Amino acid sequence: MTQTITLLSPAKLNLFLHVNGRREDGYHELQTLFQFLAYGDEITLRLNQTKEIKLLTPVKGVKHEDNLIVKAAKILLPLNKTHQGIEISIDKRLPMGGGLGGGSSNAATILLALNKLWKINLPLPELAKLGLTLGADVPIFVSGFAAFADGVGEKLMPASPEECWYLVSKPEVHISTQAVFQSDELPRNTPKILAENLDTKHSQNDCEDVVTKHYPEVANLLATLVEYAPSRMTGTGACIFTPFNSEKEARHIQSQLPKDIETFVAKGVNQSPVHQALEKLTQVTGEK
Ligand SMILES: C[C@](O)(CO)[C@H](O)COP(=O)(O)OP(=O)(O)OC[C@H]1O[C@@H](n2ccc(N)nc2=O)[C@H](O)[C@@H]1O
Ligand SMILES: Nc1ncnc2c1ncn2[C@@H]1O[C@H](COP(=O)(O)OP(=O)(O)OP(=O)(O)O)[C@@H](O)[C@H]1O
Repeated sequence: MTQTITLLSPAKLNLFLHVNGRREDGYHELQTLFQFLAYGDEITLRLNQTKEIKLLTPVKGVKHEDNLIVKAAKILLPLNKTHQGIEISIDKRLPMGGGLGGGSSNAATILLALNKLWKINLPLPELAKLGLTLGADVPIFVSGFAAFADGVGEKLMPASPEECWYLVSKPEVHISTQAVFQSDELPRNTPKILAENLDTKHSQNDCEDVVTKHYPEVANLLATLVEYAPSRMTGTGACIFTPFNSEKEARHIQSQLPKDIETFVAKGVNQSPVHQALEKLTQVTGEK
């Protein structure tokens, strides 16, 4: 098996996010449409002979033992069928607390890669179940296809939203997912829709009003962006995505925005780049 692999750990967008209710354990029943972006963090994994998990590049503000990369690797360590440990490094590009699911994506990328490198070969649904213990967004990244999600985000039905280009903009605020879900002002009564009645035009992000009310930075940026194209918040914020038919249009609007706003342009994709890369690796090495 190849000793070193580098994978793109992608961002996700919630093309809509409906909050349908609150469960007894405090978690919320959601319906959402997930799509990936061909943009994310770059994670490099290198097998070594130490039997240990080493993270060579700490993530700013995250303690080693709290890092979802380390937590994901620790879950699979007891199942390791080789005598090899792993060295991991990450080039972090996704803003944290942006609603782009960067931490969950990193966890899923590690689960998928080590499942292969350590010859564990768990089926994806089992890997997704392990991932759910790390975060509600991990299963979508493990499954690897765009999906309409129900439950807390773990019941996934494949979907094929249009793969347009997105301008993603990050207001200068960090929003806690937990704080948004705990807010008394969050509406929690959007009726459930059936997967066959998916309609992104008549949908919304139920977290948007409470976030824009408390964070003028998000409200102002959203107001600017809707002048160009329909724009919406992803997850519990703070990032806002604006769809375009072409990269050129997205880059043109990007160039019009004030320079102090963090932005990137990326294509929406319905298959995760991690799965594509790992499949290619299997084809090249012939190993499963
Ligand atoms: C908002 C979304 O990003 C939409 O995709 C996800 O639902 C959140 O996924 P996540 O960041 O992986 O969330 P977790 O780390 O599992 O949960 C963070 C906190 O958000 C709240 N939470 C999360 C998901 C959910 N369905 N209901 C909740 O109430 C819980 O208080 C939890 O303590
Ligand atoms: N490898 C990691 N990368 C990023 N965040 C991590 C990582 N490991 C742990 N975390 C913690 O997870 C928190 C959420 O990070 P993440 O980037 O997933 O946020 P998010 O994009 O807002 O997610 P969501 O879509 O769930 O709202 C961070 O504030 C950080 O404390």
